[in-house]
Amino acid sequence: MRTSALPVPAQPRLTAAAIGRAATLALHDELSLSPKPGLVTLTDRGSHEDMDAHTFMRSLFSLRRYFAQIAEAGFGGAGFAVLERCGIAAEARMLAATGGVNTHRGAIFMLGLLCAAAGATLSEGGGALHPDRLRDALRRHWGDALAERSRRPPTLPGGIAARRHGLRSASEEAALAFPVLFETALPALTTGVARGLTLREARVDTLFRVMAVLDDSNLAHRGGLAGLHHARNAARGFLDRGGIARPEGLREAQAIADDFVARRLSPGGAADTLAAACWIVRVCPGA
Ligand SMILES: CC(C)(COP(=O)(O)OP(=O)(O)OC[C@H]1O[C@@H](n2cnc3c(N)ncnc32)[C@H](O[C@H]2O[C@H](COP(=O)(O)OP(=O)(O)OP(=O)(O)O)[C@@H](O)[C@H]2O)[C@@H]1O)[C@@H](O)C(=O)NCCC(=O)NCCS
Ligand SMILES: Nc1ncnc2[nH]cnc12
Repeated sequence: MRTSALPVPAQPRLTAAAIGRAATLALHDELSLSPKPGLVTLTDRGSHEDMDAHTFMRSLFSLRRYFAQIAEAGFGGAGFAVLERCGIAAEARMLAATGGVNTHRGAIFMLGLLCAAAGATLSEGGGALHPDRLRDALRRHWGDALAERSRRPPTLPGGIAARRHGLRSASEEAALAFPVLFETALPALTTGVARGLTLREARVDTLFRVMAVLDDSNLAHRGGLAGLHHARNAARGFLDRGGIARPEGLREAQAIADDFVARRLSPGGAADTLAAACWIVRVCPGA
């Protein structure tokens, strides 16, 4: 599917290509952030033996057209089946680029849906993108299909772990129009910057705020409920003590990262949710 400039009267700049570019940049915002407990950064493979920054960059490159394509599909009023085929094809390209390692499966799903919602919103006119309009578009266009999708028996490690432990999986989170993204991550990021944190500080605090509340199926897959609760408690304690913006903040965040590596914990779902919040800030002027 060729991406082209969308006829967007209200925001001439915002095209499917621009929406897609913002998604790629947001995934790099997440990858390049440090410290990030258990997660891969540009200099640290975290709790992962099978992937590092190069793996993620190869994965990012393999997705360079996907996000614009799915935004175009959303603009064209595509049904969920079309989006799903687009996502599954992207997953195959990701796995080919990473040698079979799952780097961005969750991001392909979550950011893919958000880019499709952005395309659908722009097709309806009405001026600049806004987080509320994105969430509304997700519900109106694909809410029923996502609810049905979330009831399918899980086949992936995360979804299986989520089902086993009674957690809200990624597809269940999507069926609810990403409550943790819109109600926790995005407000944390925007208020962090508004109160004078640097972008890095605001992103680190946002990651911890998401870790404190998200049913991250990667944590449950790797460490069971005990692992998920340990990660949540560590995040809550860090934030209760003032988060990153204090003299010992960076050192404490690094100590938590070392603890997660020792326990092989990796909050991949929180990483994707952070990336999605970075993407919303990039495409929604008034976010
Ligand atoms: C719809 C799918 C996401 C699968 O459905 P399911 O509900 O089973 O999803 P989960 O398994 O729960 O989560 C899938 C990935 O989503 C991220 N994630 C986890 N929890 C959440 C959450 N609560 N909210 C949002 N997102 C969440 C997470 O992805 C990231 O972590 C992965 C890397 O970590 P790692 O520990 O290495 O993972 P593994 O390799 O599995 O472990 P090891 O082998 O290393 O030990 C990486 O994927 C990150 O992105 C979850 O992994 C979806 O898969 C699907 O069906 N896709 C096809 C359709 C599609 O894409 N459509 C697009 C538009 S509709
Ligand atoms: N930086 C990262 N490290 C590990 N898993 C991830 N999933 C998404 N981003 C990730």
